[in-house]
Amino acid sequence: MSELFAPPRLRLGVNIDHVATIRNARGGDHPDPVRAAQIVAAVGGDGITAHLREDRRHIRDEDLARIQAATNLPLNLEMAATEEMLAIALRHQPHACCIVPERREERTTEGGLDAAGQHNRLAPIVARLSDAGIRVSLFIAPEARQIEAAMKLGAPVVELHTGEYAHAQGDARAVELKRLTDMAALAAKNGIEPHAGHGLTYDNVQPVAAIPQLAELNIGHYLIGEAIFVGLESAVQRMRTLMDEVR
Ligand SMILES: CC(=O)[C@@H](O)[C@H](O)COP(=O)(O)O
Ligand SMILES: NCC(=O)COP(=O)(O)O
Repeated sequence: MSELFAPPRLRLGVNIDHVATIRNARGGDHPDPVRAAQIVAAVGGDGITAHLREDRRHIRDEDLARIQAATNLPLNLEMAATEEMLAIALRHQPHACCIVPERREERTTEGGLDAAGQHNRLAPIVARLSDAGIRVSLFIAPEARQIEAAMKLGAPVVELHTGEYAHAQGDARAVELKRLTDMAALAAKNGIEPHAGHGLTYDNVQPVAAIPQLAELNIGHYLIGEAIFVGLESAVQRMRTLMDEVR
């Protein structure tokens, strides 16, 4: 890599959805995702990511304002491309919105947003969010056609779906890592800030974190799982250390 290229600081956004999953398991208010956000802020996390799903299986509408009020960290609201979610985003004015595909029956986000195939549906939503001063990100598979679609939509950010990479083994993982590497470079070359996320863990994060054009990783499920054993502060600190080791 040229000595003239200084990689951007790699931010860590912590997705606190699954604190709310545990909370909702008993229908009460503990553990509170707001407390998780405060711990993330106190330990040096760079942002909070929360996915307000149509079925509210974890994060709920009333969590959003509470999370925003609880820390000065930027909130990255993940949302489906629907009028309902657009209205909620415009009401709450998060720092960023990441538009993700969503199917009620899915266990977790399965694929990337088909920005290429849904241009006409996405364009007004991207425009309305952008006009409101909200940073728009598209959660896409690492594919050139999706990067090109993001450019056409005027999205300033893409978040590359790392799920295929995370689930791949052996040679297949190397193939997926190259896709992520190539697409991060393509996005950056075209003025789009590349992020990455989904399924990242202590064991698989470093090759992704080493991709020089990436500006942000969003990591949730694994960190909340680790937090059960070591505490959220330690889990976030460990992930931060692993990311810094390769930058
Ligand atoms: C978009 C993404 O990969 C994650 O934010 C994921 O959606 C977390 O939420 P779930 O675990 O409910 O899918
Ligand atoms: N967009 C990815 C995210 O926010 C967290 O995904 P995961 O780490 O919960 O799989």
